[in-house]
Amino acid sequence: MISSTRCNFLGNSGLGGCGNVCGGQRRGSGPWRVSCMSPSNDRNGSVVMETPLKEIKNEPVVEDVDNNPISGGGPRDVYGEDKATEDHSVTPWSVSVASGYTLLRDPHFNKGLAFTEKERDAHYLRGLLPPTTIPQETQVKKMIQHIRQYQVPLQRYTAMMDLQERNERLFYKLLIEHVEELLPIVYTPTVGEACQKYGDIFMRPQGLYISLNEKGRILEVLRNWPEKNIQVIVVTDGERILGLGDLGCQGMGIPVGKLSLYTALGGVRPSACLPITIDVGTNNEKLLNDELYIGLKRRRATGQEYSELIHEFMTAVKQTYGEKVLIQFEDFANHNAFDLLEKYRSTHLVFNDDIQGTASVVLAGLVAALKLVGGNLADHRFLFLGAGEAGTGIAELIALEISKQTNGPLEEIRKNIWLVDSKGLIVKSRKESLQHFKKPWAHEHEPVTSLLDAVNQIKPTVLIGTSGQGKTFTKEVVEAMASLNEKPIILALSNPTSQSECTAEEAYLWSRGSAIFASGSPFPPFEYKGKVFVPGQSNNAYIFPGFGLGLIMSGTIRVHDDLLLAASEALAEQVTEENFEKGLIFPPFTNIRKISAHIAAKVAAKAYELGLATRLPQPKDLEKFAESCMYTPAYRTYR
Ligand SMILES: NC(=O)C1=CN([C@@H]2O[C@H](COP(=O)(O)OP(=O)(O)OC[C@H]3O[C@@H](n4cnc5c(N)ncnc54)[C@H](OP(=O)(O)O)[C@@H]3O)[C@@H](O)[C@H]2O)C=CC1
Ligand SMILES: CC(=O)C(=O)O
Ligand SMILES: [Mg+2]
Repeated sequence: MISSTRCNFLGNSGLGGCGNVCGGQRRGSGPWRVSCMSPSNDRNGSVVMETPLKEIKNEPVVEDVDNNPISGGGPRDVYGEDKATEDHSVTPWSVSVASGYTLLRDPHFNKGLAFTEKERDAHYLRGLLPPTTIPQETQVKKMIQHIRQYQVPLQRYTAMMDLQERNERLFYKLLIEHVEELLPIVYTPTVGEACQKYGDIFMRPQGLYISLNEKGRILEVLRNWPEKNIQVIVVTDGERILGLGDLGCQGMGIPVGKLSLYTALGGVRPSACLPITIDVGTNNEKLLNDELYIGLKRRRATGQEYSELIHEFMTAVKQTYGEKVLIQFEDFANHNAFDLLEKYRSTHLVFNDDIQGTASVVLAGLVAALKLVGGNLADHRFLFLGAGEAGTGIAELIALEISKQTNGPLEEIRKNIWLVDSKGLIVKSRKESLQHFKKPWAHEHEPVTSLLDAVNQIKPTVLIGTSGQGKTFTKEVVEAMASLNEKPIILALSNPTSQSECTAEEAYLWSRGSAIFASGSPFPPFEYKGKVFVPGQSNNAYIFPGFGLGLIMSGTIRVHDDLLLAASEALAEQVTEENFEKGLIFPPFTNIRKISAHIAAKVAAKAYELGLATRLPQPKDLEKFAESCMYTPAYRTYR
């Protein structure tokens, strides 16, 4: 029998909720969900309302381990997927107990054949599953074999997405336990291809789409998202998806993928993550002419039309989820990315992964590389191919770090950092006006048009590719780097693999094994003259999950450059002697959750020091605290 109750609510404070059910104190015995499903939708479930309503605390991290320090302990929480709801006066939120068929179809609670005999009885599952019961560990073994049977990466990707939509905890357990193998599937490079074909491969939508059609109604759209206690949003407008250009609405694969990493690598619980694509049109002719294109078929909005939509979005997010929700900008084109960051960094908790996350990871790699090449950062000369978000973001953080180390003026330090864009070396005498983010890098030098000439004239010790253009570190360029340096540092950061400035094989071969190499997308080890070279992956995936966790768990309200430096230092510290011996300047991803906890702790500590953290009192051992906050995908027992 199904019954439904419309909740009253306690005011639009952002803290309202369904008492025991939504807070960390949930009691009961079923897979509780706060939902707005109509009773008729809930075929096999009963819908219950817990009274009296009481205001719950909108804790910075509501994670799902028992006795979690943030949720303040309390009775054993059956599912741990706490839901803080808001404004119940608008939506008829009710609390339901999923069971039977509904339970099997709910990816958050489904356990497939791992449902025990008891659970099958208690939750009306008997007969809906074959009789055998298998533990989650066996399911993981079975699933990895299933994934491996596909030879084509995109097929593996769709199999993973399919799993995520069927059984979320199994998806995360699989991803965490096989992170090195599966990262290239759910993330770069395969996610790039998935975005290119997004419309074709998806049967069910993921994430939230906000288009120009929703102008004036974004608050309403946000309320349609089923989860209420959101802690991280990754948002794109799809204009610069990896190095693949404007993919419009199909960029959704990126926020979805990044947030999977927030959970798998950083331990932020999945229900706290919200992927969003803002569709303002696309200038991609191929997509505009594709009758199956899933986005708005119009050219991109610009100027006021664009900024008004974004502003409405930013305002609505704060209104819906409060001041402490982290908004990560991802893969916006640089003509918007820098301005958005500048505009909202003082009013919102915003972070641009391409500018700031990339800078933090690369700085970590460079600091680690000093152990192999010697000297201080200030002793090195840097040359970038690509002067956009990633290039200038990294350049600026390097300069900032050197300035902190040497007490030197930024303007002087910048003179050792050179950037090449599509027109050549950025120099003062260039006639065309420079975009504002390039201006600090326009040094006195005669014009140079080719990268090879730039290498020969600037004589860098470090060459960094952030151009989005594959094959641009040619044999001559790598050879020139090797002739100038005993151990040239060469980072080919552009994604996906097709856009990498060179491959690992090319870097090692052309430098005769002298290069210290890392790339944005992964490359396999390469054997040269009997020695195996293991290329590192220099990707912001090392930083953003732990960085975000650090912000969330400390209730930090603004991102400060010093937090990026703290994250960088924390990552560099994790590179071991054993890694260095293999020529690695990044630790392997196998330990990433420990690394993320370390990064989170360092970021939080810095946030407390700067007075940006609002969670008080400050936990004594931040690293332990970070670990204790992390989502673990083991199944819960349903009583
Ligand atoms: N490994 C990682 O973690 C990350 C990797 N990336 C990758 O970096 C790449 C660039 O991203 P992003 O900086 O955001 O992009 P932007 O569009 O902001 O910048 C690209 C830059 O490359 C320059 N460029 C383009 N073509 C050439 C060329 N043939 N020769 C020299 N310069 C060229 C552009 O020049 P101009 O200004 O003249 O147009 C521009 O300065 C992408 O492939 C992205 O996937 C990004 C973030 C993180
Ligand atoms: C890694 C990443 O953020 C990018 O390539 O855009
Ligand atoms: Mg990106």
